[in-house]
Amino acid sequence: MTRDKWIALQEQIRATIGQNNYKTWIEPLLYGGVDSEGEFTLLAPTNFFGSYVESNYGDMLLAQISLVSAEVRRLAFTVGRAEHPEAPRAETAPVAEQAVVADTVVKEAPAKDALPGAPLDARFSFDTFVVGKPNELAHAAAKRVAEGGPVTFNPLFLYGGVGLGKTHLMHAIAHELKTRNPHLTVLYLSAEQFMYRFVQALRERKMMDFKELFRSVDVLMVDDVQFIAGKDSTQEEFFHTFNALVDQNKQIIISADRAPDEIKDLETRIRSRLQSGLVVDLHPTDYELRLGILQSKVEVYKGMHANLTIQDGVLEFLAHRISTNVRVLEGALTRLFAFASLVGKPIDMDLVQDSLADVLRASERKISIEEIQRRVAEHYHIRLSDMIGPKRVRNFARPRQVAMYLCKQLTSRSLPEIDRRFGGRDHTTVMHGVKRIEELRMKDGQIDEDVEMLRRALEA
Ligand SMILES: Nc1ncnc2c1ncn2[C@@H]1O[C@H](COP(=O)(O)OP(=O)(O)OP(=O)(O)O)[C@@H](O)[C@H]1O
Repeated sequence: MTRDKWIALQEQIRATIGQNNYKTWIEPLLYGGVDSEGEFTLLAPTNFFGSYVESNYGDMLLAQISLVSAEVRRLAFTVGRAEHPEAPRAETAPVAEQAVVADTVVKEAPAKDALPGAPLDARFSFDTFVVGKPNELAHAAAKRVAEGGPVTFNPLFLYGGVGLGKTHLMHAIAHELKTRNPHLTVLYLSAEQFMYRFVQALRERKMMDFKELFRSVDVLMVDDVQFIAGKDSTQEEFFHTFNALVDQNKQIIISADRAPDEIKDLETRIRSRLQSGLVVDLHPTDYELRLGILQSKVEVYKGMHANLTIQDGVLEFLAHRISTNVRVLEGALTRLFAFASLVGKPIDMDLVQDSLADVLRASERKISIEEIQRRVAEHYHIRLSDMIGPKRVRNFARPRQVAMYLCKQLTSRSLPEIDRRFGGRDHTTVMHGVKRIEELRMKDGQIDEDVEMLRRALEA
């Protein structure tokens, strides 16, 4: 892994994890060289920073790096900015947040900029957002807010799993609002950045500036708000900022990876504020949406690599196989185009297998029988032991059959093996259970819906 290769890889990493994460966590890393054992060292501004990147992006980084440099077997993160003095600890921030205070000081330049927002990604517009069934409501709500009329729902709370387009929609709203009214002050930042700014203001005793700044915006957008859960003083400050803006009828847009009532360690008063506007979720993508997204991205790539061709069936295969999140899907496409242009070949299934082996392997997630049993038991509010155990109570029979059916559908285990894992009464029990659910799915809408929901949850 040479320094040049590391630099060249950055674009791919950015495409994989998104501009925001890239700017915050990857860009500050410095190249530290590879030793004879294949350990590639990256220099991080602080220990906290290094271990954060390692645990959140370590696997992804190693996968990407080993693709371009086969000799790299391991990553190491060490602190690499010795010229920075040891940062003083904050006096007023609570203990739990102090580590971040100290670390942030080293990472960030003093805040001189007037609006401490994160940069907006120009590619994240409504034009480039592909609408499908799973995201049509969120898209409609975002569009409405972007029109900038009288504030009808405040806040708009968008939530959904990783990489499903929350940030994209927020940036799209910001672009559109700014286009319609260039004088509008739109502040977009992640909840993590909000906390950094807050503890920095505390440390530098600039709380008044901080408050003034956040209260003077026309539109505030806070991404990944689940980050402030459990961080008491940040929550407190967020609460006050929130109220002050709502009182002034200023629009707030929030995103999170789950619904407000599912965010643990969030104060009740904040939870209820977050629920007080419109809460909409981005559902996991379906095949059609994934295919639509791939097709629209291909159009963009074709503009850059006019001579590259894609064999029929490749996009369908990717849309079918990579169902985790859109970011992974995009990363796969970026890599395919990069490989194809390097080797000067068309994008066909051979190239897909060669260049995406790791992505395809990772998406082949194995679902275990235990996992299915646990989920189904939770869904029907029965104890796991009752589902597996010997009781032949009627209440447990249906959940047990549903679980057996899902084991048959989602794992490659044989019927006798599934039977054993359900207490091994009789090897025809599973067969009977599976058949029963198949029949019920045809005529009982509730069972059909339950099974489908469970299947989706397990495959997510
Ligand atoms: N419907 C869509 N149409 C086009 N691109 C999409 C769509 N949904 C997601 N993407 C793309 O997928 C990538 C990930 O999306 P985004 O960063 O908005 O996800 P997120 O929900 O904010 O994820 P995270 O929870 O990681 O913050 C982005 O490059 C985005 O452009």
